[in-house]
Amino acid sequence: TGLSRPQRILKAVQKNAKKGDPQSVIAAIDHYCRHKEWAMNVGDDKGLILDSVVMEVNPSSALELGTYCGYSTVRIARLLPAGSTLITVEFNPHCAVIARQIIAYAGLQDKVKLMEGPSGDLIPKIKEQFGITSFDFVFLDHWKDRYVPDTKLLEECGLLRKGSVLLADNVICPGAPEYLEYVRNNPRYETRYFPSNLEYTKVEDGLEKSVFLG
Ligand SMILES: Nc1ncnc2c1ncn2CCCCCNC(=O)c1cc(-c2ccc(F)cc2)cc(O)c1O
Ligand SMILES: [Mg+2]
Repeated sequence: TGLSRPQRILKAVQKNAKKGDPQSVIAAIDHYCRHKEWAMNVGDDKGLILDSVVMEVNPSSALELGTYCGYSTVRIARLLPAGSTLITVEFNPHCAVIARQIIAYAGLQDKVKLMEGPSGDLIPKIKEQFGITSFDFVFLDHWKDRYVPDTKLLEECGLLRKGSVLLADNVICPGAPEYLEYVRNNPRYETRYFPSNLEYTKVEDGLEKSVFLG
């Protein structure tokens, strides 16, 4: 039945991007997904907000929940200072295979560690496996009904510290109402909504940035 959508995205990168050039990988995916076929990357509009928050935090340790094809993984990793690590967690093995190739094509494999499996199982293993004490930055982009349980899990595992920044995709579309309720009514978070649009469309969506106060 031919190639999968992630495989078609990888092909577009291999055809149109320059090896070792993350910006050209980002541009190739955005062009393909805007003009050929939609895909659930954070995209170029919300991507600019993601970039600005990553640059503001300048994280030494970062976590991404929901890798998909690695588009936001490349966006984040390309901005990380030398010696920093981005851990990205992907549930779907086929997506993980494609994401590894796209991350490597961008030349960012030394900054990125991809873990395969459900976030709820893997988060408790991160400290021991990678010797990470806490995350400076977390990008939530996986199952929207996992945003709250995984945020609570990060708190319980001691993976958040005073000042850790959480940035959540899709809080409007498809929507993460319980998550918005959780961070907006929780004295332990300072939270702010960044309006934008659903990737490659005119549909309203946005990112919620929440600072953990410890
Ligand atoms: N480590 C882990 N643990 C648990 N689940 C895990 C996981 N790793 C992956 N997953 C499983 C996530 C599957 C993808 C999540 N993202 C989404 O579902 C998503 C959907 C849309 C969308 C919007 C409008 C539409 F009409 C249709 C779709 C847009 C987005 O930007 C999205 O991020
Ligand atoms: Mg998303």
